[in-house]
Amino acid sequence: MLRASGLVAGYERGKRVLDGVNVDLPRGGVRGLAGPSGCGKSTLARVLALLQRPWAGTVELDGSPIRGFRHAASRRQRTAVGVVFQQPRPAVDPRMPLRRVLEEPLRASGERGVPERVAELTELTGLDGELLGRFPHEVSDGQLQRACLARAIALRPRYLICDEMTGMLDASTTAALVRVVDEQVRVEGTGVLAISHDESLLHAWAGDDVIRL
Ligand SMILES: Nc1ncnc2c1ncn2[C@@H]1O[C@H](COP(=O)(O)OP(=O)(O)OP(=O)(O)O)[C@@H](O)[C@H]1O
Repeated sequence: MLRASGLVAGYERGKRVLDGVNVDLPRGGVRGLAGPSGCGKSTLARVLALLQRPWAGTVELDGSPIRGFRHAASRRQRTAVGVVFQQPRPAVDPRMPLRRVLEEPLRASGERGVPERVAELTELTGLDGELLGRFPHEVSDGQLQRACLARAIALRPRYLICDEMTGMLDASTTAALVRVVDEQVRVEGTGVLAISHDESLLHAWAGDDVIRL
């Protein structure tokens, strides 16, 4: 379980974006998180992905409290939670060809069989292998988002936060990426938090398991 309790977070002193938020994310399923624009969904995503330190409250990963966020989190804890954001372009280094985008987490964690895993991820996410040599500006948003999803699942995270992951994509790419994530739930037992302001998408994806912020 990835569990946040009593989260308080924000950016400017005295302005709370999250004010006492509680979220539980079990393994092996998709839970939806809905809420209007600006209510703090992305802020919550960043805290749960250990990328932002909350002002107060706790995050627990499989029963262990998180003590450090960002670089202060242990590699084991950081790699346990994957995240995909709405916009793929700011999420990648423009100087890296897609192959390196996929390789980076694998190399940083000292994984063996990197080329084989990259080939597997390419296949899994429906990313055309010929695109691996291209730079981000040479591919479409949908193709780049496939690469970002491949990178996010490269280390088989126990939890995956999809923050408006398909917000910029057409219906067929949306359906394809949702299928990839569902497959992770089935095969790896991943616990997924699907965040969107689009309640019908969440309902189609997570059924009645949708919480509201
Ligand atoms: N880096 C930042 N610095 C200052 N304020 C920020 C920053 N990021 C977000 N905010 C503010 O925090 C509030 C919540 O933003 P957040 O992006 O978490 O909401 P959201 O629910 O994800 O919105 P959306 O659905 O529009 O993406 C907003 O008022 C926003 O302006």
